[in-house]
Amino acid sequence: MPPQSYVSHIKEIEAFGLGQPMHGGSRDEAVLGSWRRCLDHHRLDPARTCEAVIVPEGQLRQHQEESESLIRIARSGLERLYQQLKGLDYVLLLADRHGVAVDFLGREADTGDLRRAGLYLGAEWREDRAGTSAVGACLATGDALIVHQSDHFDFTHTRLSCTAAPIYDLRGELAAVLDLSQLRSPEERASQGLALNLVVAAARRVELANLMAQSRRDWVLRFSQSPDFLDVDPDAAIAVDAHGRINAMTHAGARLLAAAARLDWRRRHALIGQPLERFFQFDARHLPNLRADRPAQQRIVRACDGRVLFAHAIEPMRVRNPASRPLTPAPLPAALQALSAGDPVMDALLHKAARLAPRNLPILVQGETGAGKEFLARAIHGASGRGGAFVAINCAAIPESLLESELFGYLPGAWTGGASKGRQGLVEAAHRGTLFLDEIGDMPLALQAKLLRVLSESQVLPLGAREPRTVDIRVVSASHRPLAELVQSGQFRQDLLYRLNAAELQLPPLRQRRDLGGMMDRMLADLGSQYSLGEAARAMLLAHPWPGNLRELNNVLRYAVALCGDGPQAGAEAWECVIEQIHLPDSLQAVDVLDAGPSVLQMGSAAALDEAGGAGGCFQPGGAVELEQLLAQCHGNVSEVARQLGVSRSTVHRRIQRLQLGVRCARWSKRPS
Ligand SMILES: Nc1ncnc2c1ncn2[C@@H]1O[C@H](COP(=O)(O)OP(=O)(O)OP(=O)(O)O)[C@@H](O)[C@H]1O
Repeated sequence: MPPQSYVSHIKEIEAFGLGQPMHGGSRDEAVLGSWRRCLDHHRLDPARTCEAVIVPEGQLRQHQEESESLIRIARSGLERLYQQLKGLDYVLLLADRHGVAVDFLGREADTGDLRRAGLYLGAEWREDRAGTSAVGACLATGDALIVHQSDHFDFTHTRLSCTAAPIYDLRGELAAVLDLSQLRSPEERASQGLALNLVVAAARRVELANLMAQSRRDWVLRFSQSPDFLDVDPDAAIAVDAHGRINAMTHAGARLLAAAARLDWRRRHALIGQPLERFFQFDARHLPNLRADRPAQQRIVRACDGRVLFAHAIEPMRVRNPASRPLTPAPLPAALQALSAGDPVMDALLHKAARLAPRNLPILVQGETGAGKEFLARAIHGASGRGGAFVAINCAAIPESLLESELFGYLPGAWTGGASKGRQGLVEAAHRGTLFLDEIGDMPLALQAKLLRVLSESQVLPLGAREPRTVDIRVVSASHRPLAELVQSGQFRQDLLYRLNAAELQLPPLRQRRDLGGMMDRMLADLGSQYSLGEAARAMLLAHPWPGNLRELNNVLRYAVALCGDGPQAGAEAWECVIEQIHLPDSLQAVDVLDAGPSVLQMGSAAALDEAGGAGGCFQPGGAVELEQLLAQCHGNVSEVARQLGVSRSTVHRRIQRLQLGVRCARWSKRPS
């Protein structure tokens, strides 16, 4: 496409925005998609141009700290690629998931030009800030693309040619973007086709190197469509833990798994933690057969969608002597260790939290209500080594009119209704400690702007004060609502989100945790060592979906303990109390163990079956009619019904309650016997 003047560039974008037919050659769909987002979503004006933004030094350091291990791993791949392209005047940028360039390789002689053009360390290429660019659009879609010259939305950047590919982390989240750009490039867009292939291949190798470095204790399974490239340059890789479950994957690995199980690769939670057999007609016990000591042609696996691949299994490294000990992850600080009873997703999250804890990076914890966000924030504070206090504030619980004074404090007489001596705000109270902002998504927009200023400048201005006070705080925030969606709907400031989530920790809901049983035991032990769970009660708890997560579990256990026993009799030395189904709240009785599927039945819980109504079939789930008839026959005599069914009275009562037969039951019982 020939170079465009400022006017024709604006006209073309405006015409596109109005849905008019495009003239002068076709634009790539990915570019048009980005233009559409810039116009409709980010509300950018193509007529307003803006020089490239380079973030201040301190902010850049924060971004680099966050991506430290990725930069280290990507470096050698970047250098190799840069060498391959030497003489072609390409610049290589590694941008983090916020669109900030955290690593850069380019000709020193061009530094001035490159900095002005934004092809430099610290350049910020997010779509909402800089319009269509390769980095910004790649972050928005997760796909590789070329943004060539006038493909850029902002006319300022239309002399650049940029090509970018995404780098995903081991759990399938977009972690960074690798960008290959030229200040001066041929007019033809097709000239960048090679750059696209190179950058995609380099991103794939970075992901692979990352997986190899971080999965040393797992089996690593690498795949290729060709036996010749299998051992030297595989297409995809996954890591499999000792139980044969998927623990990590490269992006190509995620796509391979998703295709095999006919899932959307974006549903990464449906991939991690799943058994290998879900995706391949292959038993994890046979992984040793795929080691490199056999010819590549013989190492064949068949995916569940019928695809045949060559595979190379690399066995976990063993700690043979004390010198190789660093391979074992450092033990978790006690505060964090208490939060998991062996769930692999939780364990990975806690190891990440342990590494982040001592750094002064803002952390955003996301998760369903009651999933333990505040518990995690407290544990991070406990492991941070920060001497100040942990100060928590629930932004949703405090009226909007009071939130500002609560957070920032006020001087005497600053507002009517305030304490006469004034009051220190929570931000200051968290000086040298941790400020936990719970339900941050509910913070009013006006206050978001003020909080942003506090975080950017590390200074707080109490109401009525003239001089700001310097504070050293670590912010951990939490929300059960996805903040990215609140940004999209204009309820949350994007710049604040970027400030708050230098690192994001996503807590899994309890129903997805594999340590539910262990957590139940731990929480029960905290309530008293004398309590234990009977088999039927345990089966019922395991079958419950726990919409209220750990909070609900805690409440249920407290309730059960309260109902279970009144404590030791006088003179008794030790006593034990087994929690049975009868001690569980009625709301839980709605979970039918027979309905709960094989996971509970496999536990061999005969007692659970009996409690649910007997396995003999006379008291089937959903048997309202039969129960009603029997109750009518027995004139509402529950003991008689229970005797005839061979189950306990409480089971019948629960079933009456569940099937809402109570009113009719009362009527039958009035009949003369
Ligand atoms: N690791 C844990 N061990 C024991 N109990 C826990 C744990 N995590 C959470 N709980 C229980 O769940 C309750 C809720 O935890 P927390 O307040 O951390 O959840 P949350 O995700 O912040 O909830 P919300 O979204 O409602 O603010 C706690 O009061 C505690 O009873």
